[in-house]
Order: sequence, then structure tokens, then C-alpha cells
Amino acid sequence: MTTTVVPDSVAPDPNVAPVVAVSLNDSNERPPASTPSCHREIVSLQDVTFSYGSQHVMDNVNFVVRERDFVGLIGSNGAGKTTLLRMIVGLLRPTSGEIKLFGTPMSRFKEWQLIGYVPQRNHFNPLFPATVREVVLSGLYGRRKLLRRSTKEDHLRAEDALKTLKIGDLAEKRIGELSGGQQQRVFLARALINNPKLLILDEPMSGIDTETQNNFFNLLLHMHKKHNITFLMVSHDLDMVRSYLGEAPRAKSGKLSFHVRHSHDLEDCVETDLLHSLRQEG
Ligand SMILES: Nc1ncnc2c1ncn2[C@@H]1O[C@H](COP(=O)(O)OP(=O)(O)OP(=O)(O)O)[C@@H](O)[C@H]1O
Repeated sequence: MTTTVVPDSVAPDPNVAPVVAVSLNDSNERPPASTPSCHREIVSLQDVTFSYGSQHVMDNVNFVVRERDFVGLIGSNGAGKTTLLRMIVGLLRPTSGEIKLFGTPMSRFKEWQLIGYVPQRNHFNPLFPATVREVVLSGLYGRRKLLRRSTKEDHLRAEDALKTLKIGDLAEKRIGELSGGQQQRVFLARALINNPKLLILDEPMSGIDTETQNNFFNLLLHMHKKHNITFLMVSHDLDMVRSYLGEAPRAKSGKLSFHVRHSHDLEDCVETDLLHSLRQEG
């Protein structure tokens, strides 16, 4: 099955426009000499500047996301949050500056399975021709494997992801028939299927009811605290973000604010298979 729901390539649209990066805490820029091996640099933004044509969006953004950080990216409408996430997942190219992923410059980075990405909510036509299972499976295919056939192991992983997100009973439904909250679960399952180290979420809670939002957020916090997942999440729900990440941003860049909380729950650097661990916990 080769259904691709999330666009895997976007023509870069270079251009103009500034904002200044101000680090409020230089511990973000300079790790202590004895940084443990499970606190490595996951995303490094170095003087990242971006414009769409003549429209400046951001200028000289510097920031580092470390392993086990939960980073909340806050900013007003049009501040450039989605644009920044799209650069980090390789869908847009910075006008200037450099992005490194897991210590490797973006141009040489190939391990895209380490990154799960849930874009801003799409509104699907109810007739969109993909089932929930196909959408989840498409998370495995990556950029270079779009045309490969799915294996038995792929299907087992999809099953795991569906059960973890409690959407197993929706597997054969068309994605467009689902409610907003159900669709968000499907896209989180799609992002989790590769057992990623970094999850990038663009307003994952928008348009879903408060109870579902709380459940969803608690699931994310659990993954952060207990399963070593690093998060970069855009959210407009300031109360929810601040309740976990604190009032004060770690860094500011123009209209963008980065709130950070580091997980210290597990001090060893044990690797776990996220889907299996979550299922075992029920
Ligand atoms: N494809 C595009 N072409 C031209 N301009 C764009 C494009 N996408 C976004 N922009 C503009 O770039 C700026 C940043 O947009 P972006 O979507 O990154 O902001 P955002 O912070 O995610 O906003 P929101 O909170 O509303 O989702 C906005 O002014 C927007 O109008």
C-alpha cells in the first residue's frame, strides 16, 4: 500500500525578513562539559533566516533542542512557528543559516525514521481514499521507500500503533469519516510507528474537545517522562503549555518563544521500544 497523506516535499520558497534571537539562558547554547550521552543535541538551529519571497518571517534564530527536552514553541499567528517546523523536517530550506539534526547537517541527514511529524490538522474530504490503517502504515515508508511493499512486520507495527492510541476499532474506516480528535490520534499513531526519538507536533490539540485534549496531552507527557521521547510542539494553549513547561521561556527569537522542560525521570540512558512499552502499560 503506498498512500501518502502528509506531503513529503515542498518547493523551497526563499526570501527576505528579520527577527533577532535572544537567548535567555545560555545553558541552552553551552552544554555542561559532562553532558551525559542521553542529552545530546537533537535539533540545532544556527542563525536560521527565512523569507517567503519578499516577506520576512524570521532572522538569525539560534536554538538547541536536546535529547529528552520537551520544547513548547509559542508565538502569535503568523510568527513563523509552522515555517520553522517545516524547515526542521526538511520541507522548506532556510534562506540562510544551518539546521543540524542529531548532529548531522540537514543536507546529509538520512535517518528520517528518527523523527515523527504531525502537521497542522488537515481537513479531509470524507471520500479521501485512504483507511486509517493505510494512513498509519504510510508513516513507515519514509522518503525513500514510498514504493516498497508493506511487510508482515510493518503490519504488526501498525497494529501496535493503532492499539497504543486506542483506535484499533477504526482501522478500516476512511480517515475522512473520523472526528477531529480521532484523526489526531491516527496522525500520532502514524508518527509513532517508527519508534521515533523526536516528535514534532504542530498544534496537535487544535479543534478537539477539552477532555480529548487533556487525554492527548497526558499521553504526550507520559511519553516524555517515561519513554525518553524528545518533543518540539507548537501550541496556542498557553495554560496547558505553561502548566508543564513553566511561565518563563528559555529563549526568545522575534515573535517566537521557546519554553523548555527537561525530563530527569530516567537518569540512565536505556533505549526502549516506545510502542511495546506503552502497550505493556495498558
Ligand atoms: N506558502 C507561503 N507563502 C507565502 N507566505 C507564507 C506561506 N506560508 C506562510 N506564509 C506567511 O509566513 C508567515 C508565517 O507563517 P506560519 O504559518 O509559519 O506562522 P505560524 O506562526 O505558524 O501561524 P499560526 O499560529 O497562525 O499557525 C505568515 O505571515 C504567513 O502568512
